[in-house]
Amino acid sequence: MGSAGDIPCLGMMLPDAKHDVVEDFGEKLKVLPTNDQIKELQTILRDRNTTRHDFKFYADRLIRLVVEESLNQLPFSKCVVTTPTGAKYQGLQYQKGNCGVSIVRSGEAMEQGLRDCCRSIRIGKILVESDADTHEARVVYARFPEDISKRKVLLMYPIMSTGNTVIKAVAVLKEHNVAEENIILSNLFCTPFAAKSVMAAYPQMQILTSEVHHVAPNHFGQKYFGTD
Ligand SMILES: O=P(O)(O)OC[C@H]1O[C@H](OP(=O)(O)OP(=O)(O)O)[C@H](O)[C@@H]1O
Repeated sequence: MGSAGDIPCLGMMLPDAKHDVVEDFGEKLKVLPTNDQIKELQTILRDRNTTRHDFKFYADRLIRLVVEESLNQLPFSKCVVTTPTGAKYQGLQYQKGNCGVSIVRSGEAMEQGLRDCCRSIRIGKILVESDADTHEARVVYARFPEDISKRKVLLMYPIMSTGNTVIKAVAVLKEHNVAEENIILSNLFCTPFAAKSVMAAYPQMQILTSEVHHVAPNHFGQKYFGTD
């Protein structure tokens, strides 16, 4: 947990506080219910003074929370189990037929969080490169489970700034016959612009994020992996 030393960082964000108002984007965009613990994780990840060591640790904590809630968007079916005393318990079981897809590079940071919950889940990858000047995205690499069109897909990418990277990645999934409504986008930080763009492009896709805010922490990949 953080210390009182974090408080000045929050103060630095106050001039932008009027932008913190969360718009209602409808039922296709779910924001993780916020609490002090989640806000602290977001604060640490946005703080320029956070060390790389701490950044990875706290990012992994926030990733786990988002992944857990994303899994909650996948289908479950009713089941009955017998307890050690012989009693019957009406429960739920996770349905098979899902897979993860991470968008390289930052999306790979979310793979371990998914594996911690679903040990042997198949995970595909897409590499989308953005042009530094035009921000136009192009696909460099894509590998998926061969029956991906029959699966629900948990698409993982932590930052949506313009939304272009995610829009391009979803286009590739659709080219592989994945239905838009079978995609759950698992994200940490999303700008209102990206939310609108992605939802306009793919109105049937479910999006889960921890925060919608006009400032995108674009340092995420660089700081998490320690590379330029
Ligand atoms: O929504 P978009 O405008 O497409 O942007 C998504 C992210 O991609 C870029 O980072 P980078 O190129 O470093 O991505 P990476 O960390 O995945 O390599 C950008 O700085 C954002 O953090």
